[in-house]
Amino acid sequence: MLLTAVCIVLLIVLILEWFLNRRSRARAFWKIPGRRGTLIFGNCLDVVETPDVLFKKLRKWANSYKDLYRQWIFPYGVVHIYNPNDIEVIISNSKYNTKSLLYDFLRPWLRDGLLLSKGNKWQVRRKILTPSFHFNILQHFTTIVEENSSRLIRNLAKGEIEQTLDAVPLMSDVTLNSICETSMGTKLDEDTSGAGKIYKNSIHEIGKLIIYRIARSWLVFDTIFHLTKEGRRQKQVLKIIHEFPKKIIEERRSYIESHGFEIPTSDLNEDVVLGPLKRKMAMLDLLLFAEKDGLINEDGIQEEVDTFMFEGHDTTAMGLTYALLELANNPAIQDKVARELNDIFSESTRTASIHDLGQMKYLESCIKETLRLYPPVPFISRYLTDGLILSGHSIPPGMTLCHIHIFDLHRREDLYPEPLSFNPDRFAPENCISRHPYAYIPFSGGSRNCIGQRFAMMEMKSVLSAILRQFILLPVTNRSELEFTTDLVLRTTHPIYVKFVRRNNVNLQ
Ligand code: HEM
Repeated sequence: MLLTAVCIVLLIVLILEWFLNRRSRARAFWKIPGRRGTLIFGNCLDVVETPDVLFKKLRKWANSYKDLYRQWIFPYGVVHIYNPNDIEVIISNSKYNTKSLLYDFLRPWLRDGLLLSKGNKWQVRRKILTPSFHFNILQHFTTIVEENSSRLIRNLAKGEIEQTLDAVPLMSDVTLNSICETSMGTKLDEDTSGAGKIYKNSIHEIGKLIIYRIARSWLVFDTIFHLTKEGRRQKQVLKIIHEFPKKIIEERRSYIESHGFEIPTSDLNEDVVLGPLKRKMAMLDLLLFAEKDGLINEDGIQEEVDTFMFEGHDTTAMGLTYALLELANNPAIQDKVARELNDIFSESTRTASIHDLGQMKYLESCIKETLRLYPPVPFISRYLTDGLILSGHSIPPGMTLCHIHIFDLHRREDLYPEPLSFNPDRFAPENCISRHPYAYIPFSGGSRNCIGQRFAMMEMKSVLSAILRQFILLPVTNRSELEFTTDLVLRTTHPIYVKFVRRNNVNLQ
């Protein structure tokens, strides 16, 4: 009897404690600036919009609240941040490494690949994969990327002297080829490039389905989502998306088996990687060899390949597209890049070496400025487990997601005067010295930064320099016409067209 009474009292105390604690947390949460929401569901309906309207709304909210704002999207509190000090607090601290709930919507596709995994699994995988992005290995990959850039130029040269082209499919063809060949050791030929096209279209479609789901919080439950038209479509699209990388793995596996090479996996450093296989050693090979050591299994390999195929091509393709757009719209800047290339290559038609790419300082500034104005990954998100202070506001612990808006950070007037103007000189070394270290984060930062960033920069330099050595870019789509849309990468609602005009001195081999 006494025991029951004690238990009941204890239970009441616990409930009270939970309630008061929750109430005080809720109070702290509502003190953060933000829009009023409806009872219980909060701001859920604010985000039920088409992806283009949602994109505009997010920008409007970021402009209305100086440093941060909150939303209550049942059952989560969400803090939106775009101030470099707050961003530093989150991404420089491994305590806040956990990717938020939003990434769970990517899970049916990327499963527990590097982007989504956490803890020990993430650490082991990152360690296996890091050597394939070492500078020495990138040197070898440069040759492959340059071959792809040359192939693009040859294809462009088959067309008219002046051609207006849709930049996104053009650039994503190049980047998908490059990631397949460098990271997967597989060249897309006549047979496989059709499958590549279907794969790319499916990625666009799944991005839309994921955003549709994110904007409707009731679809967070798998059972409900799978009952919808979109849920059923997602299942079909996933089948297609998984098929293409699966084929690539099978091909590489049989290639390795038929060539019978072995490498010691106990010490996977870059010398080993470049040892027996030279430049043919790809990221996928590291995974296949790690499989033999029991560090990863077949499913693990597929999830990493899915992750790299997506992260490694779509992001870079969008970066390249916006760079073409800006160079076409800024003839003086384009001329300056052309002069820099002329200084490096003179009349020579040789492909660029890694050393040449290193000399393209002004082109590099143009790419950096492109990634500032158009960060291909416009936002990332974390789960805040502990309470903390952001921009002077107390963020209560638990149930809080933190959306980090790279797009809004990069367009802050206090960090970048005249933020909308395309000015590569912002990235001249002397102009970067006093910049906040977290004012520019196209590749995120901290331990969960982009593993492929050096590869991406190398590839963008290779493709753009190959184009600008042979073609003059003229504007067709004006940057003022761009209408962005919410997606997994920064896309626009309409195609981005650029005109390619052959230079007079062109001498294509
Ligand atoms: C311009 C091109 C690129 C941009 C802007 C970009 C941006 C980013 C960003 C912002 C993240 C952090 C994501 C997050 O915290 O949620 C990230 C992670 C990642 N990126 Fe990239 N990326 C690019 C190219 C690449 C390439 C070429 C590869 C592969 C070859 C790649 C592979 C990855 C992977 C695997 C991760 C997850 C890393 C981890 O969590 O350990 N990315 N990228």
